[in-house]
Amino acid sequence: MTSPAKKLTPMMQQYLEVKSKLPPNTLLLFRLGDFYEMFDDDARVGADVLGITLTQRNGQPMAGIPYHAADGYIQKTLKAGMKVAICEQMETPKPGQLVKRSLSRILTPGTTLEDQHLDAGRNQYLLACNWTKRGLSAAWLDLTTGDFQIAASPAINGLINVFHALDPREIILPEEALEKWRAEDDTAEWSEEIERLLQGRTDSTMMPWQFDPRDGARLVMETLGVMNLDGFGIALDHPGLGPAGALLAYAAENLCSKPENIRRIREYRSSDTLQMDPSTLRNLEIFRASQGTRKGSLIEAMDATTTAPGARLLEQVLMEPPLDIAELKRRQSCVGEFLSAPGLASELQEYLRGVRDLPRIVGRLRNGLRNPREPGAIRQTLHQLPHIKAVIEQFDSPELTKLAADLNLFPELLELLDSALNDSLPNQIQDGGFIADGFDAELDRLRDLNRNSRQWIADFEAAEIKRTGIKSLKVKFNNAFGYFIEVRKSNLELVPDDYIRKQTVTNAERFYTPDLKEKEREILHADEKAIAREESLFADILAAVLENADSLEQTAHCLSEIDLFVGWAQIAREWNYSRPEIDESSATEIEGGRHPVVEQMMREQRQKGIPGEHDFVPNDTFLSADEAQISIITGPNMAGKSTYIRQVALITLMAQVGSWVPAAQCRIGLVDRIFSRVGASDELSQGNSTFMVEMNETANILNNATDRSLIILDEIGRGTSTYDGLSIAWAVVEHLHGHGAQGPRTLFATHYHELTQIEGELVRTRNYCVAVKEWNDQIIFVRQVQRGAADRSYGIQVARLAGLPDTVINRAKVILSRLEDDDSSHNILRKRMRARKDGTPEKDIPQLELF
Ligand SMILES: Nc1ncnc2c1ncn2[C@@H]1O[C@H](COP(=O)(O)OP(=O)(O)OP(=O)(O)O)[C@@H](O)[C@H]1O
Repeated sequence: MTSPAKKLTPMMQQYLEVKSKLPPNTLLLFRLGDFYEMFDDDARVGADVLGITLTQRNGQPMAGIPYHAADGYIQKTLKAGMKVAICEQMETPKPGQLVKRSLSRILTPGTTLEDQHLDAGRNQYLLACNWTKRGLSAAWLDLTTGDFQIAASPAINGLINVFHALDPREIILPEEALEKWRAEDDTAEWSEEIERLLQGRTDSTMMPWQFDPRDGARLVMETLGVMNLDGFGIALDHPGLGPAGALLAYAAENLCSKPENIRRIREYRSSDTLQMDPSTLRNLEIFRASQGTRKGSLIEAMDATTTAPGARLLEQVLMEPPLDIAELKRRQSCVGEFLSAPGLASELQEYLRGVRDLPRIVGRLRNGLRNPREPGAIRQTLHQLPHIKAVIEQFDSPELTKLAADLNLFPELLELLDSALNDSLPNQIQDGGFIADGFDAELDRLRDLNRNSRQWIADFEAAEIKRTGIKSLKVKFNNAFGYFIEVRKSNLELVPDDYIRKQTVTNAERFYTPDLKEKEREILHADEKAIAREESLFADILAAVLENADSLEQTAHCLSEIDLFVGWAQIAREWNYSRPEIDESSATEIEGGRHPVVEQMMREQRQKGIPGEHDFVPNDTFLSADEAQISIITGPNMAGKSTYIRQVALITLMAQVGSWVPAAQCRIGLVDRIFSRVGASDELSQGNSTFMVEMNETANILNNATDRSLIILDEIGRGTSTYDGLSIAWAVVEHLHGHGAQGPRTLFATHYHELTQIEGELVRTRNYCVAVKEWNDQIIFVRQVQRGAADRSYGIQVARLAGLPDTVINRAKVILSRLEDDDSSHNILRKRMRARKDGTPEKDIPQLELF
């Protein structure tokens, strides 16, 4: 802090006043001439986060960044989860006077709009949530595109899934709420969930009264410019309007004005969407692979989009898979059309390459962020539209006919932009020169004046050289002194009497004449006027763009859909996908199914010449809630069990977002939730043991699965002793099977071969195993899933493949055979299995009372 003993300069007083109004964890960038400066603690933190030099002036810590390079530094700060406030100079500095400054924006990870700070292919959600007597209420907003939703649920699990899928950049909570929730029994679980969600994200607080639903409703209506919310199907007492109000107030605070690009609000209903909990999203590597990268994730394998809005739409559809068969069929059919006409599809992709990020550009323009390149990007996009529309119109399907009809062409706007804008455009309005010659007579006149004047200066210089005989005489310009005649000291005796002395420099004297002074006034005036004229023309152009903003957004959405579906068609063609049949049945029937990500990785490895298996072996799946409800899948280590059960979940998800799927044939009865419990999780750092995490996830599944759900379980019970683990696994299968006529479709991969005994006991269980071939005490993986149970793990053989020393392998074999001779109940189960397989009469099979 600044020492109180020192008297503050007026500028520092100004600085501290601005700083005092800022939320915590916000770096204030204070404009001082060509630099943004930080002081005191901000300077220390800024120097540390940004890697810049910390200096001192009169004992006060300072750190500065050049204003023209600020973007990169701001991006770095936001990435570090901090906020940046920008205080600009509001007037040209005058010597001896304090410059007027004011806060122009607060940039936070969830509210920044600038292209340079955004991840082009990712949505950028700001989430606000609260817990009240009515349960959980929430609102989320992507301020860059205006996508705005509210939701409410009496229970946490109704919404926590979508919060994780949204992957919000920033979360807003009522002040001190977290401490309160933590302390109370009713809300302790909610506080744990929210703390988990907050990890690695920026959090912000607003006053609790700002979450009031009635005030929120008022603010939402005011922002949307409507009298009520009936048109959006939202009741005025919807609890989500509370967080929605807080969110809008927060956005307005950061933009330093009301957000202008929010035109719609939607209600999110978990019952309309396929639900996946956070561990399922993680385990199935939907948005990120286990290493945290996009590479290796499902979203990457499904992304062949050409535009950033198309990539963001893909993310959105994976976040919210609709339980709406008609919508899914619409998407599938668009993909099918593009697939059947590869020539037209690749033509479309070619045109889409010229399409820019319309939703974000319109969002920025609506919020008053102006830059001549933005209408330039709109112009570029509009040029593609007639071509895109013409291609889409060549298809007859009702779905594509509708898309073509929704695609507007904006001929007048395009004509305006074409005639008004130059080809190359500056990044800032103040740079000028972006309006084309011939567009505006007044601007042309001012520019001519300017050009003529410059010619006048050149002529003047030539005439003065001739008149004075000073060959080195120069007419020059600088910002401080304007135009002047410079004469070297050696030629001073040749200077005529009418030259008026202006300044002395090391080797020369500078002069002016009344004529030159007059011309200077004319030139500067014309320059200033030309820039002002350009600015006013630019405002007219933007007004014309904004008049079309709603329609531009609708067209942008059509373009994103086309991009997404053409991309899916490209993937379907390249990887030989089929169109899944989707219905209300409770069956999952997959013929020749493949794992979309593993299949692509294998080909990549082959292309890179990496040795190993390169062909993915397809497998079938048949599940149904009322018949073949539970598949118990056994097989040696490394055989392909995990891959198989994951592929079923991924194919189901792909079908339920409207994509085609990696299978020869497929029929999916709509699934309401996908649950997965797969492998060890990364929550150890949160103080949970592997086994605890496994049991938490299993409990969640057993408590929330419905007869419409799909569950994949991998090695339940592995994290504890064999008997405990087997008993738990067994009881879990029994629970999922239940006593009714149906239950959730379940794939259960396990090393507990004893579990295959359940097939005889519970009618809706089926045994499958992943086949291997044995040869000379070696195993060969064939990757085929077939009916029946495996009776050996081949763990020792796999361990040999992994390079364990022979001494260990041989010793392990001896121990194994001794254990197998033992007569524990565990081994009785195994012996029963062997005996059955060998055809031993039932009466001679050892008995074990388990049921
Ligand atoms: N159908 C398939 N075709 C080709 N390769 C496959 C197939 N299924 C799995 N693989 C490959 O086999 C390897 C092992 O698969 P996976 O991890 O699914 O085995 P697992 O049976 O679950 O093993 P463990 O029991 O040891 O966990 C993976 O590297 C995968 O790439």
